[in-house]
Amino acid sequence: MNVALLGIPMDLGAGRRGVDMGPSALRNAHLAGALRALGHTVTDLGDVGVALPESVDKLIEGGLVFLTPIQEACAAAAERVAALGPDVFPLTIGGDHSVSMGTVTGNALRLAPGGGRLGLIWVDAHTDYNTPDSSPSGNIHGMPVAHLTGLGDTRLTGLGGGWHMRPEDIVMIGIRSVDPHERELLREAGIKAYTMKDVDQLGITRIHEETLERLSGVQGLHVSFDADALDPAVCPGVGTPVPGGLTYREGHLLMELLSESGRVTSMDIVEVNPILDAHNQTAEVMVGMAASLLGQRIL
Ligand SMILES: NC(=[NH2+])NCCC[C@H](N)C(=O)O
Ligand SMILES: [Mn+2]
Ligand SMILES: [Mn+2]
Repeated sequence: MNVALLGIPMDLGAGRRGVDMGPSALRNAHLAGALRALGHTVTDLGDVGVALPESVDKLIEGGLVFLTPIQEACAAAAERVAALGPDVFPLTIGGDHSVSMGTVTGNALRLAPGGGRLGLIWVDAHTDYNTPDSSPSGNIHGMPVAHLTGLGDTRLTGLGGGWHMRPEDIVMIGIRSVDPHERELLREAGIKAYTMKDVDQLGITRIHEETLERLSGVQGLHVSFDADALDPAVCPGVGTPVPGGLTYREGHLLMELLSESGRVTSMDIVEVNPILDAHNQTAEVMVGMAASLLGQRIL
C-alpha cells in the first residue's frame, strides 16, 4: 500500500496544551519505519501549517475557542488529503480531534467530486458530538462529529463545500464520557455508539462484525482513533483521560479485525500529548495500533 503521512500539529481545539507535539512524538516512535517494515511505501508529506495560539488575537468567536485558525488548518488538511489519489492510504496524525473535521472531509472528497459516501469509525472515550450551544467547554475538539454531520457553526460545517456525513454512516466505539445535552443530540441524530458497557458485554469481535454490517453500503471507510479511547493506564499521554477504557489487546484486536476486512481506506491518530506522557509510551502504543490496522500480525 502507498501510505501518505500528514501531520496536523494543532492543540487549539483542546483545553490543555501539548497535542500540537503529537506528530513529532509519533514520528519519533518510528511510525513510518513500522509501516515500511510491513512492506508499505510510506511518504511523509510533512505538516499542515497551523497558527500559534500566541499569535492569534481573537480567542473566542460565537462560543468557539480559536474558531478561525482551526477552520483554516482543517481547510488546509482537507485540501491536502483530497488531492491524494484513490490508491493512497492517508494516515493523518494530530493534533487534537478537531483536525478530523478536515481529514474526514478530505477523504470524502478524495472518493468522489463533491464528496463520496464515507463510513466513519470513531474510536474514542468521547462522542465529540457537541455543538457550540451544547458544549460545556467551548473546546472544538469536543465538536468535530456534530460539525461533520452539518450541526453547529457554519464556518466549520461548510468545510466540505456542502458535503456532510450521513449519521447512519458513523459508528463510535469505546464511549464512556458524554455531556448531558450532547447525549440528546446523539439520540436525535441516530448515531450508533458502542459504549464501554457494550464492549464488556458483546466483545470487540461482535462489535466489529456489527459495525462492518452496518457500514456495508459505503465507498470508503475511515478510522479516527483518539488515544483516549484506550485506558489511561495504556495511554497516559492524553488531555482528557477517562478511566475504564479499551485494553491494549482490545485496541489491537479491533485494528487486526478491521485490517483483515480489507475495507479501511484511511486513518487518523489524534490526541497524543507528549507533555502529559510517560517516556513517549502513548505515541508508541498508537504506532502499534496503526501497524495492526495496516497488516501487522502476531504470527
Ligand atoms: N477529542 C476529545 N478528547 N474530546 C474531549 C471532549 C470533552 C468534552 N465532552 C467537551 O466537549 O469539552
Ligand atoms: Mn475525540
Ligand atoms: Mn476523546
